[in-house]
Amino acid sequence: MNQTVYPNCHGLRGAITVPGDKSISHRAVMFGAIAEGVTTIEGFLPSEDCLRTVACFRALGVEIVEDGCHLRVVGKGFAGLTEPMEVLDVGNSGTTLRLLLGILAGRPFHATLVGDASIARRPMARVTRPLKEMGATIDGRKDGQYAPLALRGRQLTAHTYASPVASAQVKSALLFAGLQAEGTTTVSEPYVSRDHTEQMLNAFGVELQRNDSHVSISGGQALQAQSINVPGDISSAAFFLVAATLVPNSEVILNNVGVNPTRAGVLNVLKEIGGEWTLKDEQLLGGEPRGNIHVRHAAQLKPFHISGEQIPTLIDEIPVLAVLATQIEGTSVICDAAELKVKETNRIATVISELTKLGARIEETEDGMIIYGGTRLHGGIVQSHGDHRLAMALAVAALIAKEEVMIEDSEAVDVSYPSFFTHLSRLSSR
Ligand SMILES: O=C(O)C1=C[C@@H](OP(=O)(O)O)[C@@H](O)[C@H](O)C1
Ligand SMILES: C=C(OP(=O)(O)O)C(=O)O
Repeated sequence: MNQTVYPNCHGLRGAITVPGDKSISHRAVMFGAIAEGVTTIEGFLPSEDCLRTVACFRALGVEIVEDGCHLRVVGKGFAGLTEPMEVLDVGNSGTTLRLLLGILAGRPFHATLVGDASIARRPMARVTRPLKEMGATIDGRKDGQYAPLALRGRQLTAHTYASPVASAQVKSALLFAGLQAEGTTTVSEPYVSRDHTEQMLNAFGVELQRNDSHVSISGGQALQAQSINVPGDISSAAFFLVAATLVPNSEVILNNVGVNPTRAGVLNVLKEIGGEWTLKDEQLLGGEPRGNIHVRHAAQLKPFHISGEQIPTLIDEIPVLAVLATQIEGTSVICDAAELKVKETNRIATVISELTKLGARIEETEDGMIIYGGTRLHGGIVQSHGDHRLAMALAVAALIAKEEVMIEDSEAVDVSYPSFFTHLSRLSSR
């Protein structure tokens, strides 16, 4: 499917509630499945990725009643999971695959995990290697580094693992495995990645120790079913935060957006460069802060330089931050972001190739990009490459371009934000 997005010259205006947080929605289903009792989930994100997680857990014998954004998961503990009769297909979802590996590593049965062409290119050794060291048997393409993967779980032994990458997916997989292991498992990472798993472990009654970028968990703890209220996804809100900041005369309210500090780096960047947003009606539920973000057009923006510990807090927002940088006078720099190369696409390469088609001036570096700003973008035909974040970033670029932009394979947005184009046209209508 192709979607044409027209330049917006009158401003984005109105209020929307962005859909539920993708990271928290996946975890809510997983935690519900391994807890004892009935977990209810409000604000679940019914997007392609999260529905893959639901389908995988149903294939593992878990009863899940789904009614749009409201879910009921009947958990019977880790022991309630049963050997799947079918292949577990995670589609496009890296979170589903990596976290499932951690859960299944300790189960005494066989499972085969597959995904789409993008998943088959994403590195899995970062999870499979430490899980094998804990006792699981995992094999797959290229010596077990890539999906499809075949796994046989075992009684695991605890591990102390220093992850070379700051990745919530690696950390979460090892915490799920650690919960099933004998002894205490510790995971550390170079910088703190999103901590939704740690927050949810606390909410489900599990004790863990956290110290800077180290997390330790003792095996054998049981989880008690909970009621989970999923906040809106800051990664989805980011497209409208940037769009409203850039398009003159914009004033937008984004209701109930999750603002967990390990995740909301985009808000800090916007504040530092002169963006105009405020957070109202802040609330803390299940360890996850959320609030209504009021954002409006900002005329004077300064270029930015993002690196190091900031990167994990805004990793999925970099495509839209690159669009933002094309409009700021001066040079913006993104570094220490080599992880972008192993997302749904190589997001350094695809962001540069597609924005260049609209006239942007961006230079690729080893671990990021240098964006020469102050460019008036022009119209054109661009490709999502099947990457949801890229499709939505390109739609934001179209709003500030001189002519219309046609986005090819725009249905990629269904992975995380199926109502994206509906929300865009609602905010764009006068
Ligand atoms: O744990 C999660 O829910 C996620 C972690 C991040 O990936 P990494 O763990 O690979 O950094 C992020 O890019 C992804 O969209 C979701
Ligand atoms: C990288 C992403 O997700 P995942 O790793 O779950 O595919 C994303 O949503 O941008």
